[in-house]
Amino acid sequence: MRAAVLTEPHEFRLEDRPRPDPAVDEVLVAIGDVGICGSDVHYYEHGRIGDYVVEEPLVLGHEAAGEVVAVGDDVTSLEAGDRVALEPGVPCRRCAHCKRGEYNLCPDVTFMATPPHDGAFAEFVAWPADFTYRLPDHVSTTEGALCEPLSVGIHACRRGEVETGDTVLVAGAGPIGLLVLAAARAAGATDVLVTDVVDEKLAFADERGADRTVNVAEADLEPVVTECTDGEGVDVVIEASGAEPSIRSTLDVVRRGGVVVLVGLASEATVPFDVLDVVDNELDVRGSFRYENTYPAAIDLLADGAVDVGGLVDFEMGLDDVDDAFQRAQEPAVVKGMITFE
Ligand SMILES: NC(=O)c1ccc[n+]([C@@H]2O[C@H](COP(=O)([O-])OP(=O)(O)OC[C@H]3O[C@@H](n4cnc5c(N)ncnc54)[C@H](O)[C@@H]3O)[C@@H](O)[C@H]2O)c1
Ligand SMILES: C[C@@H](O)[C@H](N)C(=O)O
Repeated sequence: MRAAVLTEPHEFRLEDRPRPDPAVDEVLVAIGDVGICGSDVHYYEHGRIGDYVVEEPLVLGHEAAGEVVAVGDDVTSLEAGDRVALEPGVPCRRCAHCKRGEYNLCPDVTFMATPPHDGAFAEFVAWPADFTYRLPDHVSTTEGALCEPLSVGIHACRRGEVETGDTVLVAGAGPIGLLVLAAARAAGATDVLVTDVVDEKLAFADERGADRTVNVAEADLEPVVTECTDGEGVDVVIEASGAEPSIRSTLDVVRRGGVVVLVGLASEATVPFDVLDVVDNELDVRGSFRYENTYPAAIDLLADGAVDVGGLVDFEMGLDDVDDAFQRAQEPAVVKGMITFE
């Protein structure tokens, strides 16, 4: 089978590799669509993300869906021909975090396309059946692949305890911010404000149901929030840009007693935070890391039409054009690129 392997920064090699055999509890999936995530681009550009360093050739891609072509002897939940989405992180199932159900915090997780674990820019992947989810007939494998970033959005909203009637500010209108917007709407948020520094991204957020968009490179956010919330501040801020000024501004726009959820990864490890603001206003500042138990919800939201990911994908390219696809994925106005397999 063919696989696109990152051998060093900016260098993909198309390799012919043996097709994997599914273990007894695994399914073999012929990959149909794989999204290009910002983290894939980061590995491509820099060969590392923090402590995760690409030391051996690595297959990227973790937003994957396709069709089951074979099942291991013990698998009863899926069969050949099922179209499926693959949850890319498989935890150890034994540690205290796994036992508590917070398996996204498992220190021994095998996460696709995170060194040293290969990802899904390959024709076939063998994957545990219980982290592989059947797609209803009317949900495409493109949508199945987008269950991954949608899961990040769902988890962030769960962390923020977004409720019916809430006013939510989503900072950053990249794929994650846009899918936080969708998940917040599905959770019942009635007013969603979205910020970015790129007008095209904000126009897209507008089309996708944002009540108000603010280009924070051109306008002050605080007066807009004051106007929209009668001076109270928003109930929940979900920071999905990772930009330091945006992270800092979260405390200025959340209401007293509100929640700030940090999803974006700041390039600087430390960002000054006003502790008095947090204490005096009794703010909950929470991290949100990947997701747990979100794939069934993501698939249901897509199947019911409660979340529409149509239009999120700017381009689709084949494995042969993986280099071009990674160049294009870095254009500021591009939201999502997809590698597709015939
Ligand atoms: N916590 C997690 O589990 C998790 C999972 C996936 C991604 N992430 C992180 O979430 C962030 C968003 O991911 P993405 O793929 O959408 O990234 P992206 O780079 O595509 O989108 C970020 C958006 O933020 C905008 N932006 C830049 N400066 C801004 C500012 N000051 N205010 C508001 N918006 C600003 C950019 O124009 C862009 O549209 C990244 O930091 C990524 O690393 C975290
Ligand atoms: C969660 C996933 O989308 C993210 N890019 C990660 O590798 O953690």
